[in-house]
Amino acid sequence: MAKISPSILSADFSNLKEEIGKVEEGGADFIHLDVMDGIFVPNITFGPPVIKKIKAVTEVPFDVHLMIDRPERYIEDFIVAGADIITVHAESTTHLHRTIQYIKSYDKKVGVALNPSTSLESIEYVLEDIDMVLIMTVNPGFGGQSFIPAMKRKIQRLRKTIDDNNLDIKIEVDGGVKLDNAKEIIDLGVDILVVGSGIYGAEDVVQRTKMFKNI
Ligand SMILES: O=C(CO)[C@H](O)[C@H](O)COP(=O)(O)O
Ligand SMILES: [Fe+2]
Repeated sequence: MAKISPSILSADFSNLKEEIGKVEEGGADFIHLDVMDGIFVPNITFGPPVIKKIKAVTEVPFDVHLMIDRPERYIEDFIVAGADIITVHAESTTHLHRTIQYIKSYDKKVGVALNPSTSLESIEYVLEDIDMVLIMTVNPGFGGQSFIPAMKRKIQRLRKTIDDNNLDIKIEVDGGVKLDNAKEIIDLGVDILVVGSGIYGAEDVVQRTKMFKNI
């Protein structure tokens, strides 16, 4: 069964404690935190101080998606704030291998994210070092966009590479995941679904989280 990582990007930022409580009640496996710096992506969200505050209101592990330029500058801050999994973009750091080892030196799980146009070959030589690959299925920066169909091929190819080489890597998919395409995406071999507007856009967020869990 796929795990669910609700993204608070589409939650009510004035009421994060209650918003996180709803997905926790619905059975969320992770809380997905979209950190944007206005440089790597054309939007700005929040950073370590906010993460530190909300860490205190939930037991659910934090899945931190860094959409920031040169993330190695802030890794320690995000770990101190409460990140359990840290995902950096392959496009955002010149020395990806070094950044991965740096995150691992803190004994944290590490993921690498790929923009839609970035090929899987760019992470070929770090696959044995990472815990997760995050396939962006929209261009990063905003919630509520549509799933890019060509990403299905990318997910399938990654699934095959992981299975053929007996790698211990989870596949996370992020962007445009809705109730009506979730099953098709899971069937491609995805382990973790990030869902933002598909959960927080619902009238009943608890119920909607449960519906995703039951797919
Ligand atoms: O990383 C992201 C955007 O850059 C978000 O996690 C993602 O877009 C989730 O939102 P939605 O489910 O509404 O597409
Ligand atoms: Fe994300």
